[in-house]
Amino acid sequence: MSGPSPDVVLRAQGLTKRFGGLLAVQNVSFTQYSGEVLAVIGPNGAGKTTLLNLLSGVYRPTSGRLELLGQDVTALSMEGRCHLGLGRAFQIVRPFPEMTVLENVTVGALFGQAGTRLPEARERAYELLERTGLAAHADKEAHELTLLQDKRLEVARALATRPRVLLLDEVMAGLRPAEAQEAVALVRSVRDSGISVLFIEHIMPVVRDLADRVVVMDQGQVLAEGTYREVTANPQVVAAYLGTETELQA
Ligand SMILES: Nc1ncnc2c1ncn2[C@@H]1O[C@H](COP(=O)(O)OP(=O)(O)OP(=O)(O)O)[C@@H](O)[C@H]1O
Repeated sequence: MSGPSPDVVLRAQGLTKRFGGLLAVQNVSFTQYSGEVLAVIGPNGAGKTTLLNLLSGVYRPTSGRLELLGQDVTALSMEGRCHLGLGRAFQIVRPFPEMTVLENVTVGALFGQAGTRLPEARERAYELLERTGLAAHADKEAHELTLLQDKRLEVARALATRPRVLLLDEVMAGLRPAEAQEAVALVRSVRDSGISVLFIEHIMPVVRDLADRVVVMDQGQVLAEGTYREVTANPQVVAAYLGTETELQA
């Protein structure tokens, strides 16, 4: 018997989620290795968000199994997965608008690790604001931030929980190209700090620039997997995107 490889951070085996008669995610298997940036792409309705919800524990799968850092977490709650090292931007959906930026990230630091004291959480939160370029806005209320700053805050809050794997759900959506480049640099710096990143993204240049490997979903299933070049040259992938507004060859 061989044990789980320490280099695997996430292993999905046959994950399936049924909503009534609809198989939103069907028999999805993939492996993410430590330090890897993995993109999940696919046309609208392919099942990407449902998959992310299965990974983070918002949904239990109808069938299948999920391992996080070598442990079977299929039946584990969102909080349990968070404490094991899974972070998700947008997990708390939106920042608390009336709290300051610093307070929002402090909540993340308190939430991520049981027993964290407030001064320690606040110190960690401030470090993360520096790292995400938000230190100058620490005392602003969250609703005063621009969209890009808001995305940075989402990432800072997720990082505050000390994840080893970070899930990002279309964090570039709505950003102007120059802002998206800044967000790409932020994700790279997260990766460089040793955190494995799994992200859903529609903007293909971002996928090309960030992803080590790409999983393509269509109609709930994995259609292809490989490097950006490999999957965008795959005729099945091209066919799945035909008639959609996404420009595949970025
Ligand atoms: N809670 C739900 N109840 C019923 N059906 C759902 C639910 N969530 C998603 N679906 C359906 O499951 C399918 C996959 O949806 P999902 O949102 O996961 O796709 P997606 O790839 O994230 O799409 P998009 O790129 O448009 O966000 C769709 O047909 C959707 O209508």
